[in-house]
Amino acid sequence: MDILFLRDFRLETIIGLYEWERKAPQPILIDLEIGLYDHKAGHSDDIRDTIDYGKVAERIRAFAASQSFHLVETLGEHIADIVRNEFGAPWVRVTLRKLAIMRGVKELGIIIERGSRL
Ligand SMILES: Nc1nc2c(c(=O)[nH]1)N=C([C@H](O)[C@@H](O)CO)CN2
Repeated sequence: MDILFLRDFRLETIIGLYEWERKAPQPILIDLEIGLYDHKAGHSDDIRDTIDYGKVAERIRAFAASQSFHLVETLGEHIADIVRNEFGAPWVRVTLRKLAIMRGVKELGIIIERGSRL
């Protein structure tokens, strides 16, 4: 299976359990891996035969800016749903990282994998 990826995709969203976290958006880093059904675009050179990662990034950025969640699990699940349901990916892995939010921890977050690898 071919996999499109975005690394260190930075967005801003309100996320967290605590009052101090919910006052303003905080930066989140996302690594997104998007499985493709086939490799047609590699032969056709046509964007209509694949998933446009620019459109995926735009959609996720807009979604995150318009929502607020308590848990990284919930944001990750929604992102996986968007990639699979709106862009038709058979498989997705979302790695979501909060930065310097806990003393002594550089990054923390979640890795969510949904769907099947072909
Ligand atoms: N499993 C989780 N545990 C925690 C989360 C989370 O999203 N999922 N979030 C927090 C706080 O918001 C944290 O980011 C700040 O200390 C704590 N535990």
